[in-house]
Amino acid sequence: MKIAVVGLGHMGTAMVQGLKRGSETLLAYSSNEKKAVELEIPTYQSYQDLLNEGPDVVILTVPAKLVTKVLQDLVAAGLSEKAVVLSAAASVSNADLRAAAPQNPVTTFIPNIPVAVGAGSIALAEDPTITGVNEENVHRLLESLGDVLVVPESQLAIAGTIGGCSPAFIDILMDAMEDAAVAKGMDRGQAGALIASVVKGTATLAQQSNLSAADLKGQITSPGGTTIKGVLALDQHGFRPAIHAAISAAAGD
Ligand SMILES: NC(=O)C1=CN([C@@H]2O[C@H](COP(=O)(O)OP(=O)(O)OC[C@H]3O[C@@H](n4cnc5c(N)ncnc54)[C@H](O)[C@@H]3O)[C@@H](O)[C@H]2O)C=CC1
Ligand SMILES: O=C(O)[C@@H]1CCC=N1
Repeated sequence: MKIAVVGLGHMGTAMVQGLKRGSETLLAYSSNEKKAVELEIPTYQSYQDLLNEGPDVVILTVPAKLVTKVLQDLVAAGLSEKAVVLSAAASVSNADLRAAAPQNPVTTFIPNIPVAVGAGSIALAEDPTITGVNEENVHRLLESLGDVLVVPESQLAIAGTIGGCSPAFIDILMDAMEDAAVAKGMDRGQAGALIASVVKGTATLAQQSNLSAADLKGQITSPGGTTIKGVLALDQHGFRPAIHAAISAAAGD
């Protein structure tokens, strides 16, 4: 398949990096020559030139407020009716996409930055215009980038917040842990490597066990031990309400 990525910012770049790990043909639209050189894929500076290459799939990773305008412009520039359009924007509905490209199969999904290394978490609210071979291709494409969770569109905001935004929350946790380790005399590089290993190991265990997060926490908090003291300190400092507030705010409450 030929896949065109429109919008080579953080998310578009991560999508290209992830997709480059597979065998699809990649193209991009960008006015940023430097970015095109860095990513080593053919990059076009006009929609017509991009569309002349006949992409089978167009992935929109432009700012959310520009998605419908960019899609309308692509249609005006000759987007084939066969091309499947995927929008990564956090707040653009399937109805918005259908209105902008009424003849195309379209769907909204929310990826996250770890797609760059094939370890993404992708929420897909599949539009009914995606059927048959297109549906198979969309699933294969997204599954090559990580775990795909199909959700009703009514749950895309919360699934997209957990998947798309929370890597930043986890980065903040890791950064804070690193500072605390450095304050205790640890080398920052060593602390960072250890923390990344801990997060990866904790996540892998959660994925591979049948236990809830609460039960996994229970395995670590030895009676009268050190971990429970840390857990109570987290509670005293409002860690859980802070997480609840962050997710509610990012989900648009
Ligand atoms: N950054 C993330 O972790 C995630 C981002 N998204 C979605 O991805 C989209 C992009 O977000 P970011 O990459 O974070 O923003 P960004 O600001 O890093 O990238 C946006 C890119 O679009 C380009 N652009 C602007 N107007 C354009 C146009 N008319 N045609 C083509 N390209 C144009 C900009 O030059 C920029 O490179 C948003 O819709 C966002 O909701 C979704 C999930 C996660
Ligand atoms: O911050 C944002 O709006 C985007 C959507 C999910 C992650 N980043």
